[in-house]
Amino acid sequence: MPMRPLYIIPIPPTPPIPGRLPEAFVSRQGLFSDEEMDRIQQAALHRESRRVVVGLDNKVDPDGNLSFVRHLPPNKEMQWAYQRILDVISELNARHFQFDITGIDEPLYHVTYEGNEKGHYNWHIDANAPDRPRRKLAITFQMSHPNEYEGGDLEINMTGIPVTAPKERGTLVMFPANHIHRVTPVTKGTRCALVTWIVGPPFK
Ligand SMILES: O=C(O)CCC(=O)C(=O)O
Ligand SMILES: [Fe+2]
Repeated sequence: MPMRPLYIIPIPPTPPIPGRLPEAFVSRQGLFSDEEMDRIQQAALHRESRRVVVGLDNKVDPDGNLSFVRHLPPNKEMQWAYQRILDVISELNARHFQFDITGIDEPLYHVTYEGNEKGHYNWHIDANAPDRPRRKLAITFQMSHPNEYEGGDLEINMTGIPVTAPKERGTLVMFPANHIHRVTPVTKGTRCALVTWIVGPPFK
């Protein structure tokens, strides 16, 4: 199989900001106005969707994951959104993690979990494929109003006690990609999120 080219959108560097490692995740609210959120959502919904595949064999596995994904490429229409998201990620990393990061190596994913099929993503870590750059930080950007769905909690289990990420529309949640996490089944309505990973050289 031909190897996908290394697709890196560089992240703007931010000097370290004194702070401490968060308990499980960090979050930032209000990155976009409601109108901007609608624009991002519409741009994503115009893209073709496919079932998410997971695991070492990259298959659809309804026990592990039941959701749809769409790419949101960094084209002219979406450059402004990418810019803002990457700026905030850079700042949050400088403040809370100070990991050595280079950027993202694939387009943002727009994910949809449907209540009528109990869409979910079981416990997992976000490992990279062996031939891809190391995933160091996982990002979820909440695209749905919490009153549009039930269930669909993003839970991160760093200490043995899972914590639930904030659900407000427009909240960016960031955590180390090797922390085990899941999305509990959506039992009503629809939950959408934008997902990406920040890559960088392996930890030393
Ligand atoms: O839907 C989410 O918020 C997280 C999805 C996720 O964990 C993943 O795609 O690896
Ligand atoms: Fe994940």
